[in-house]
Amino acid sequence: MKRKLDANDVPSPEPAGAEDQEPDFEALGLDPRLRQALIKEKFTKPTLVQAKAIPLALEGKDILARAKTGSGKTAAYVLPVLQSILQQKSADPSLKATTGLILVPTRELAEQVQKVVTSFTAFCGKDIRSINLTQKVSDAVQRTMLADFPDLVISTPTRVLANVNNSALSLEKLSYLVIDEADLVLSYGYDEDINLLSKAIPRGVQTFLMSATLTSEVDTLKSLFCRSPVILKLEDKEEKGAGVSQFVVKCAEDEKFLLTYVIFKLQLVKGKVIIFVGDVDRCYRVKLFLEQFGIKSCVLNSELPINSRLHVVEEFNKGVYDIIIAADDQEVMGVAKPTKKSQEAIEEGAEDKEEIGSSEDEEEVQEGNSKKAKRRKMTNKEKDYGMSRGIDFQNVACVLNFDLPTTSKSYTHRIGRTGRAGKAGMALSFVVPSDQYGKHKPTSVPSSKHDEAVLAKIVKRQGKLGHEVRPYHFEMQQVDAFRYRMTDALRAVTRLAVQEARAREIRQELIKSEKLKRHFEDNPDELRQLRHDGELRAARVQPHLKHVPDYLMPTKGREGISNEDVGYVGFKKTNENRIRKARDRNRGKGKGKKVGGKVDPLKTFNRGRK
Ligand SMILES: Nc1ncnc2c1ncn2[C@@H]1O[C@H](COP(=O)(O)OP(=O)(O)OP(=O)(O)O)[C@@H](O)[C@H]1O
Repeated sequence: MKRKLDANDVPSPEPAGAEDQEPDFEALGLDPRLRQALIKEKFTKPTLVQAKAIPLALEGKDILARAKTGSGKTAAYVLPVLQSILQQKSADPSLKATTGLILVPTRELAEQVQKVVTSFTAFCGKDIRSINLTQKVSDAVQRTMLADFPDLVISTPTRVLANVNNSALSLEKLSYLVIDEADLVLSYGYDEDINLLSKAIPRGVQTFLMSATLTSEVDTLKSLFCRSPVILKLEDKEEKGAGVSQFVVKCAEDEKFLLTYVIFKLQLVKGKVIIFVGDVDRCYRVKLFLEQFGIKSCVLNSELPINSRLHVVEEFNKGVYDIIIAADDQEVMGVAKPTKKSQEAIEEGAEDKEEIGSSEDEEEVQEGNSKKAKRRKMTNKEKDYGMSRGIDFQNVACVLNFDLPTTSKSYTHRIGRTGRAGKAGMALSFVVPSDQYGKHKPTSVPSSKHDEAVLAKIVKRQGKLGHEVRPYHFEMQQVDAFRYRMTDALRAVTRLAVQEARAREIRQELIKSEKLKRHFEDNPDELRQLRHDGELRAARVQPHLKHVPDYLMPTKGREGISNEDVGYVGFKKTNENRIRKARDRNRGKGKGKKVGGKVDPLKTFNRGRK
């Protein structure tokens, strides 16, 4: 059975909101150089937020836009800013000043926005020069680059302020200010920097605040920077994209592993998958578990050096890996205490305070201190969170919430990693019922205790957005046939193996790290030591687990993929599954059912007990 690795497997309908009555890029009156870049990027029609925001922005209006994750907000502000800079340049070719500033909460996002700017300015020659201030270059180099008056600066608030304070950057001629992921900027603890920046930014600057959620933080930014902005609240319902089908599976902790194994080994999910887990150890536990079956994945978490994280996302987007395992809320939940080694790595890797993490601190379901948790601002340590916020993981067919997040807001952002730009996507979440919590080995992450309460909030929030979160029932009889293999594999993934894998990964990433290159050249013994450690196997490998014997396979053929089944592939039951046949004889067969009136995406797996 061949795994379908091609990201293009996920069909690409028109981008979200690309309706006939909406203008195309031509009608928006964009500069031909920008249009040429759009053609190169295969952007044929603007998404809804682009179609609404670009004309208003070109009229000079301040904009506060709320649009769902993956709806194309970046181009919605980058294009009008570039267009205006080009116009300014053609009116005054001698103009040398930084006129555009884009603020983002993390280095990852700064890098991502810089890439978008670079691609859109591919045909602008030297007419638009941009700089990403979060790049790791020496202060002297950065100063030199700024001395050349780049037209557009992309940065976190802290880096801009530092450069304004040391007079390397002048904001006097600023005309456009963008704050992307506006809801995050303040919750990342940039309050002071933002306040100081608001004094350095001249009055009358055209401002764009972009966010997937409108919060009190966005309101604060609005009053600081905007002059009666046009508020674009683009509800998900308005988006014409295929959207994300959302399913929830109630299961015990050990069944999470069992179902994950079944899903991947039998390729029930087709295309790229992000598995979200509750803490860093879980990343490695799940990775090692999948490795037992020869299933390759990569890991993304806050303790990896920033360059490694960017590299992992890049490789995932290029299709080098099909599965990424991401931990995004470990620090807020207070469950992952970094080891001494990993802490050292964090300190080595975390070059400046703003590079990582965020808090989805509202609606946290915590025992006893829910109110406190609600209003909690993050400490620097807690910023190791929200790894996935705003990151453009491309062509993700499925988000698997192996561990449910602690807030419905975090859930919204996680599932926003799939179904982007109008494509279809699927979110499958494991929920541990409270009576199952702590009953099965390995132990769940502590937050699972509150899964049901969080789920209730998720269902409510998604309901408000017009989305249904549907229950999904695997046929446990069928799945049970795989249980002993799961147990066998889990036995090899000991706590020690997990810790070793975690430490080993950091060691390897540190070796790769550009920053340490010179250090190792001067200290070759240290490098030898690290390399030697790196040869340790993280978990006992059991080659027999890599293959699923025929008698365990519930199918010989595959059913065709209907439009509704995009992102996942069902499989037929056959009479050749000896184990199931025997069980069926004893227990009697269930009848085929439909989920929520729709065809069951995982086909036969819902035919079991409820
Ligand atoms: N008009 C378009 N046509 C085709 N693809 C598009 C279009 N606009 C954006 N995209 C693609 O859609 C994806 C999501 O865009 P983008 O990252 O800007 O979304 P976003 O709304 O900022 O998401 P988030 O809130 O998660 O940051 C990107 O891969 C982008 O290249």
